[in-house]
Amino acid sequence: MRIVCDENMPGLQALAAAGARLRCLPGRAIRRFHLVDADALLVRSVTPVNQALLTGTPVRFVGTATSGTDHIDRAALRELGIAFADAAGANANAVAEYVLAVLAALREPLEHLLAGGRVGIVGYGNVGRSLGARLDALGIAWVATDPWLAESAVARRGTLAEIFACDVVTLHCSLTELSPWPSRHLLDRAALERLAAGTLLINASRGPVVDNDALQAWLVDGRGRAVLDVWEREPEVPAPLLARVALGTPHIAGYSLEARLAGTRCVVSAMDEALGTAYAGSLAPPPASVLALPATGDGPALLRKLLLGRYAPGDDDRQLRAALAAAGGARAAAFDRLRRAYPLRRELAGNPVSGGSARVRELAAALGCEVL
Ligand SMILES: NC(=O)C1=CN([C@@H]2O[C@H](COP(=O)(O)OP(=O)(O)OC[C@H]3O[C@@H](n4cnc5c(N)ncnc54)[C@H](O)[C@@H]3O)[C@@H](O)[C@H]2O)C=CC1
Ligand SMILES: O=C(O)C(=O)[C@H](O)COP(=O)(O)O
Repeated sequence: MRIVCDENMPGLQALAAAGARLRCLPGRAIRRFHLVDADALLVRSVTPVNQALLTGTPVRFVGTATSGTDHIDRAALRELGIAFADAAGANANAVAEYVLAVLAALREPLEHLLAGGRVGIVGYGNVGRSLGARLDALGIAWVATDPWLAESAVARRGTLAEIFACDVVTLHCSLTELSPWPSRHLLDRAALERLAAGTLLINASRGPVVDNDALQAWLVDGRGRAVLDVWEREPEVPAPLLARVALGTPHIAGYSLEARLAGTRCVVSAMDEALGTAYAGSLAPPPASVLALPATGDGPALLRKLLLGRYAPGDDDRQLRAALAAAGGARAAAFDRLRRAYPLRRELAGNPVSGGSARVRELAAALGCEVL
């Protein structure tokens, strides 16, 4: 089995050990000539997959270890008779924990939400649902919109006006051009003007869901704050926008080790099914260290410590600012480098915690931790 894959996909060494012939390449560099003798192509979000890439190649399976599929021309794959799988859901908890960690890192939004504020969730797919469940566990109010889903499928469904009145608006929709609810530039100048004064806007979906030029003007006017994990012209990050955001990260909201391995596992399992191979078995994450819970403190301070216990987005923000400042004219390459060399990050959910006060143990259990 000959597999061409994005080099930024952990866990594939196990396939090589099981006999697969792997050719690992930078995702943005994968071209048709790399595929002339490939049976399968495994990508992440930075490889546009279309007719031009695949026509005339022997590729029989394409998998993207991501939830978003806006880089994949599904119609072209159908036309070419190539089996396809994505990894929707594999990184949903990682993104939900990223949002909670952002709220904790900025401190004031978390305190405000715990005191009766409300979160507006745009997009009620895997991430939106996962985030809603975590907010419920913490007793934080929220409302969601997803016009593509049946009314009964969206818990706490709200109008866009209700979402825009929330203290925190967080974007988790797929990027689509389709009418009647395209999400490209869903947050354009007019929509940004409808947000309540002082809103914290978080985008961990796709950069073009927000008109970045309009956002820049909104921030300069002091209308609210923004946290961006994704950027409209990624991997380019405009310096003036980065200077204005409260936190900026290099598209890593879903980059926990658990999520990245789960993404690989999803597509490798689908490949096994499509091509009759048997590679998926060996892709479990190693055990995580035990997180020691804080023994003192109460209320928001205690929750903050817990939410930042495994992941502090401020570190990614500092690294991004430093790397881009030092990169001169090579900012896009620096952005990609940060993503490729992303440090090991573990999730709270499913991993062990010990010690701490009764209250923090209760909160940890509510967030899905294994409380020892
Ligand atoms: N920053 C990161 O690291 C990550 C980013 N993502 C992005 O976040 C998106 C959401 O992830 P999942 O929940 O796993 O995907 P999903 O496919 O499960 O859910 C996406 C939801 O967005 C909804 N949607 C589409 N257009 C909309 C609109 N105009 N208004 C409101 N909702 C709309 C869809 O109906 C769908 O239910 C992905 O498509 C991907 O682009 C996903 C994972 C990691
Ligand atoms: O799953 C998605 O959708 C994402 O945005 C990915 O987590 C982003 O990671 P890469 O595929 O760009 O490595």
